[in-house]
Amino acid sequence: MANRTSIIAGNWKMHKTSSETRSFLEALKSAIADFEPNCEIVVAPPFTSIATAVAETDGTRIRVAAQNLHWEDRGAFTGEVSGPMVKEIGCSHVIIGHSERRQYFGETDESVNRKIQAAMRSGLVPIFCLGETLEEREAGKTFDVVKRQLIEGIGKIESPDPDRFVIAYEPVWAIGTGKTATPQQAQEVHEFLRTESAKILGQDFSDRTRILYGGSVKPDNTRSLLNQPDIDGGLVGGASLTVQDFLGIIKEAI
Ligand SMILES: O=C(CO)COP(=O)(O)O
Repeated sequence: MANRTSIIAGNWKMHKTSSETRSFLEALKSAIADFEPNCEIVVAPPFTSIATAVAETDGTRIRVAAQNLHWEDRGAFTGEVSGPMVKEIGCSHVIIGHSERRQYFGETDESVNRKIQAAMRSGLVPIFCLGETLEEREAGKTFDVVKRQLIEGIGKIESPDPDRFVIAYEPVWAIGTGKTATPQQAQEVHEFLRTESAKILGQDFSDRTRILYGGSVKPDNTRSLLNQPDIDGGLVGGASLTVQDFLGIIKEAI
Protein backbone atom coordinates (compact mmCIF):
# COMPACT_ATOMS: atom_id res chain seq x y z
CA MET A 1 0.00 0.00 0.00
CA ALA A 2 1.21 3.50 -0.82
CA ASN A 3 2.64 5.54 1.99
CA ARG A 4 0.45 8.62 2.03
CA THR A 5 1.43 11.72 4.02
CA SER A 6 -1.52 12.97 6.07
CA ILE A 7 -3.00 16.40 5.50
CA ILE A 8 -4.66 18.49 8.17
CA ALA A 9 -6.58 21.29 6.49
CA GLY A 10 -8.52 24.02 8.26
CA ASN A 11 -11.55 25.35 6.42
CA TRP A 12 -12.26 28.66 8.10
CA LYS A 13 -15.45 29.25 6.12
CA MET A 14 -16.64 32.87 6.63
CA HIS A 15 -14.43 33.49 9.67
CA LYS A 16 -11.35 35.65 10.34
CA THR A 17 -10.54 39.09 9.04
CA SER A 18 -6.98 39.85 7.90
CA SER A 19 -5.89 40.94 11.35
CA GLU A 20 -7.43 37.86 12.96
CA THR A 21 -5.68 35.75 10.33
CA ARG A 22 -2.35 37.38 11.17
CA SER A 23 -2.62 36.74 14.90
CA PHE A 24 -3.78 33.15 14.40
CA LEU A 25 -0.90 32.33 12.05
CA GLU A 26 1.71 34.04 14.21
CA ALA A 27 0.65 31.84 17.10
CA LEU A 28 0.44 28.68 14.98
CA LYS A 29 3.87 29.28 13.45
CA SER A 30 5.55 29.66 16.78
CA ALA A 31 3.77 26.59 18.14
CA ILE A 32 4.82 24.31 15.27
CA ALA A 33 8.39 25.60 15.41
CA ASP A 34 8.80 23.42 18.54
CA PHE A 35 8.18 20.06 16.88
CA GLU A 36 8.14 18.33 13.51
CA PRO A 37 4.50 17.72 12.49
CA ASN A 38 3.79 14.40 10.78
CA CYS A 39 1.41 15.98 8.32
CA GLU A 40 1.01 18.62 5.68
CA ILE A 41 -0.81 21.67 7.08
CA VAL A 42 -3.23 23.76 5.03
CA VAL A 43 -5.40 26.72 6.04
CA ALA A 44 -8.27 28.02 3.93
CA PRO A 45 -9.14 31.60 4.90
CA PRO A 46 -11.79 33.75 3.18
CA PHE A 47 -10.56 35.47 -0.01
CA THR A 48 -9.96 38.80 1.73
CA SER A 49 -7.52 37.22 4.19
CA ILE A 50 -5.56 35.16 1.69
CA ALA A 51 -2.86 37.76 0.99
CA THR A 52 -2.19 38.08 4.71
CA ALA A 53 -2.12 34.30 5.14
CA VAL A 54 0.33 33.88 2.26
CA ALA A 55 2.63 36.56 3.68
CA GLU A 56 2.46 35.11 7.19
CA THR A 57 3.19 31.55 6.06
CA ASP A 58 6.01 32.41 3.67
CA GLY A 59 8.96 30.12 4.34
CA THR A 60 6.94 27.84 6.63
CA ARG A 61 5.39 24.44 6.01
CA ILE A 62 1.87 25.86 6.19
CA ARG A 63 0.08 26.04 2.82
CA VAL A 64 -2.83 28.29 1.94
CA ALA A 65 -6.02 27.22 0.17
CA ALA A 66 -8.92 29.17 -1.30
CA GLN A 67 -12.43 28.00 -0.46
CA ASN A 68 -13.82 28.28 -3.98
CA LEU A 69 -13.08 29.48 -7.53
CA HIS A 70 -14.91 30.07 -10.78
CA TRP A 71 -14.60 27.54 -13.61
CA GLU A 72 -13.57 30.20 -16.15
CA ASP A 73 -10.19 31.91 -16.00
CA ARG A 74 -11.63 35.40 -16.57
CA GLY A 75 -14.80 37.09 -17.75
CA ALA A 76 -17.96 38.97 -16.86
CA PHE A 77 -18.78 37.10 -13.65
CA THR A 78 -19.36 39.76 -11.00
CA GLY A 79 -18.26 38.71 -7.56
CA GLU A 80 -16.30 35.68 -8.69
CA VAL A 81 -12.60 34.80 -8.42
CA SER A 82 -10.68 32.59 -10.87
CA GLY A 83 -8.00 29.93 -10.70
CA PRO A 84 -5.20 32.13 -12.09
CA MET A 85 -6.08 34.82 -9.49
CA VAL A 86 -6.01 32.32 -6.65
CA LYS A 87 -2.78 30.80 -7.91
CA GLU A 88 -0.97 34.10 -8.43
CA ILE A 89 -1.80 35.40 -4.97
CA GLY A 90 -0.02 32.36 -3.54
CA CYS A 91 -2.54 29.60 -2.85
CA SER A 92 -1.45 26.02 -3.47
CA HIS A 93 -4.83 24.37 -2.87
CA VAL A 94 -8.51 25.13 -3.41
CA ILE A 95 -11.55 23.56 -1.77
CA ILE A 96 -14.16 22.59 -4.35
CA GLY A 97 -17.74 21.40 -3.98
CA HIS A 98 -18.10 21.88 -0.24
CA SER A 99 -21.59 20.87 0.87
CA GLU A 100 -22.32 24.44 1.99
CA ARG A 101 -21.65 25.61 -1.57
CA ARG A 102 -23.82 22.84 -2.95
CA GLN A 103 -26.56 23.61 -0.42
CA TYR A 104 -26.62 27.43 -0.36
CA PHE A 105 -25.02 28.48 -3.64
CA GLY A 106 -26.47 26.04 -6.11
CA GLU A 107 -23.33 24.10 -6.94
CA THR A 108 -23.93 20.91 -8.84
CA ASP A 109 -21.86 17.87 -9.72
CA GLU A 110 -21.38 19.47 -13.12
CA SER A 111 -20.11 22.81 -11.83
CA VAL A 112 -17.90 20.97 -9.37
CA ASN A 113 -16.37 19.03 -12.26
CA ARG A 114 -15.70 22.25 -14.18
CA LYS A 115 -14.13 23.84 -11.12
CA ILE A 116 -11.87 20.85 -10.57
CA GLN A 117 -10.69 21.16 -14.16
CA ALA A 118 -10.14 24.92 -13.67
CA ALA A 119 -8.10 24.30 -10.52
CA MET A 120 -5.87 21.77 -12.26
CA ARG A 121 -5.45 24.05 -15.27
CA SER A 122 -4.12 26.73 -12.91
CA GLY A 123 -1.77 24.37 -11.08
CA LEU A 124 -3.82 24.30 -7.89
CA VAL A 125 -4.43 21.15 -5.86
CA PRO A 126 -8.19 20.59 -5.69
CA ILE A 127 -9.65 19.43 -2.39
CA PHE A 128 -12.75 17.84 -3.84
CA CYS A 129 -15.55 17.50 -1.27
CA LEU A 130 -18.41 15.06 -1.36
CA GLY A 131 -20.74 13.40 1.12
CA GLU A 132 -24.31 12.37 1.79
CA THR A 133 -27.04 14.15 3.76
CA LEU A 134 -28.71 12.62 6.80
CA GLU A 135 -31.80 11.87 4.75
CA GLU A 136 -29.73 10.05 2.15
CA ARG A 137 -27.89 8.05 4.81
CA GLU A 138 -31.10 7.06 6.55
CA ALA A 139 -32.56 5.98 3.22
CA GLY A 140 -29.56 3.69 2.72
CA LYS A 141 -28.30 5.74 -0.24
CA THR A 142 -24.85 6.75 1.05
CA PHE A 143 -22.85 4.66 -1.40
CA ASP A 144 -25.03 5.58 -4.38
CA VAL A 145 -24.73 9.28 -3.58
CA VAL A 146 -20.98 9.40 -3.06
CA LYS A 147 -20.42 7.21 -6.12
CA ARG A 148 -22.45 9.60 -8.28
CA GLN A 149 -20.62 12.62 -6.84
CA LEU A 150 -17.27 10.94 -7.41
CA ILE A 151 -17.97 9.85 -10.98
CA GLU A 152 -19.44 13.21 -11.98
CA GLY A 153 -16.71 15.11 -10.16
CA ILE A 154 -13.67 13.36 -11.56
CA GLY A 155 -15.23 11.74 -14.61
CA LYS A 156 -13.86 13.97 -17.35
CA ILE A 157 -10.53 14.60 -15.73
CA GLU A 158 -7.48 13.41 -17.57
CA SER A 159 -4.69 11.71 -15.65
CA PRO A 160 -4.46 13.88 -12.54
CA ASP A 161 -1.26 13.71 -10.54
CA PRO A 162 -2.33 11.72 -7.45
CA ASP A 163 0.06 13.74 -5.29
CA ARG A 164 -1.74 16.90 -6.38
CA PHE A 165 -5.33 15.81 -5.95
CA VAL A 166 -7.22 15.47 -2.67
CA ILE A 167 -10.67 14.04 -1.99
CA ALA A 168 -12.57 14.97 1.18
CA TYR A 169 -15.43 12.84 2.43
CA GLU A 170 -17.69 15.10 4.46
CA PRO A 171 -20.98 13.55 5.54
CA VAL A 172 -23.29 16.55 5.67
CA TRP A 173 -24.92 15.33 8.89
CA ALA A 174 -21.56 15.49 10.67
CA ILE A 175 -20.66 19.05 9.64
CA GLY A 176 -20.90 21.55 12.46
CA THR A 177 -23.17 19.22 14.41
CA GLY A 178 -20.68 17.76 16.87
CA LYS A 179 -21.83 14.38 15.52
CA THR A 180 -18.73 12.74 14.08
CA ALA A 181 -18.94 9.68 11.87
CA THR A 182 -17.50 6.73 13.75
CA PRO A 183 -14.08 5.65 12.47
CA GLN A 184 -15.78 2.54 11.04
CA GLN A 185 -18.51 4.52 9.28
CA ALA A 186 -15.92 6.85 7.77
CA GLN A 187 -13.53 4.03 6.85
CA GLU A 188 -16.15 2.09 4.92
CA VAL A 189 -16.95 5.11 2.76
CA HIS A 190 -13.25 5.98 2.30
CA GLU A 191 -12.49 2.43 1.25
CA PHE A 192 -15.40 2.51 -1.17
CA LEU A 193 -14.21 5.84 -2.65
CA ARG A 194 -10.72 4.44 -3.09
CA THR A 195 -12.02 1.35 -4.87
CA GLU A 196 -14.33 3.38 -7.09
CA SER A 197 -11.64 5.95 -7.93
CA ALA A 198 -9.38 3.10 -9.09
CA LYS A 199 -12.08 2.14 -11.59
CA ILE A 200 -12.22 5.69 -12.93
CA LEU A 201 -8.61 6.88 -12.78
CA GLY A 202 -6.58 3.72 -12.23
CA GLN A 203 -4.92 1.89 -9.38
CA ASP A 204 -1.95 4.21 -8.99
CA PHE A 205 -4.21 7.25 -8.59
CA SER A 206 -6.35 5.42 -6.10
CA ASP A 207 -3.38 4.17 -4.07
CA ARG A 208 -1.74 7.56 -3.81
CA THR A 209 -4.48 10.17 -3.62
CA ARG A 210 -5.22 11.43 -0.12
CA ILE A 211 -8.81 11.04 1.12
CA LEU A 212 -9.56 13.34 4.05
CA TYR A 213 -12.45 13.02 6.48
CA GLY A 214 -14.41 16.13 7.47
CA GLY A 215 -17.24 16.55 9.96
CA SER A 216 -16.72 17.54 13.59
CA VAL A 217 -13.04 16.56 13.67
CA LYS A 218 -11.62 17.46 17.09
CA PRO A 219 -8.31 16.79 18.85
CA ASP A 220 -9.84 13.89 20.78
CA ASN A 221 -11.24 12.02 17.76
CA THR A 222 -8.43 12.69 15.28
CA ARG A 223 -6.26 9.73 16.20
CA SER A 224 -9.01 7.11 15.95
CA LEU A 225 -10.12 8.47 12.57
CA LEU A 226 -6.61 8.72 11.12
CA ASN A 227 -5.78 5.24 12.38
CA GLN A 228 -8.13 3.87 9.73
CA PRO A 229 -6.26 2.58 6.68
CA ASP A 230 -8.05 4.77 4.13
CA ILE A 231 -8.33 8.01 6.12
CA ASP A 232 -5.42 10.27 5.22
CA GLY A 233 -6.18 13.38 7.22
CA GLY A 234 -8.90 15.80 8.16
CA LEU A 235 -10.74 18.77 6.71
CA VAL A 236 -11.55 20.68 9.84
CA GLY A 237 -14.13 23.42 10.27
CA GLY A 238 -14.96 24.72 13.75
CA ALA A 239 -11.91 23.25 15.48
CA SER A 240 -9.56 24.95 13.00
CA LEU A 241 -10.56 28.37 14.29
CA THR A 242 -8.61 28.25 17.52
CA VAL A 243 -4.88 27.64 17.58
CA GLN A 244 -5.25 25.34 20.56
CA ASP A 245 -7.67 22.95 18.85
CA PHE A 246 -6.04 23.09 15.42
CA LEU A 247 -2.66 22.42 16.96
CA GLY A 248 -4.15 19.60 19.02
CA ILE A 249 -5.37 17.98 15.80
CA ILE A 250 -2.01 18.48 14.06
CA LYS A 251 -0.26 16.81 16.99
CA GLU A 252 -2.59 13.81 16.78
CA ALA A 253 -1.99 13.35 13.04
CA ILE A 254 -0.13 10.19 12.15
O1 LIG B 1 -17.25 21.51 6.84
C1 LIG B 1 -16.27 21.11 7.45
C2 LIG B 1 -14.92 21.27 6.89
O2 LIG B 1 -14.96 21.65 5.56
C3 LIG B 1 -16.40 20.49 8.79
O3 LIG B 1 -16.86 21.43 9.66
P1 LIG B 1 -16.85 21.10 11.25
O4 LIG B 1 -15.48 20.60 11.57
O5 LIG B 1 -17.18 22.41 11.90
O6 LIG B 1 -17.89 20.04 11.45
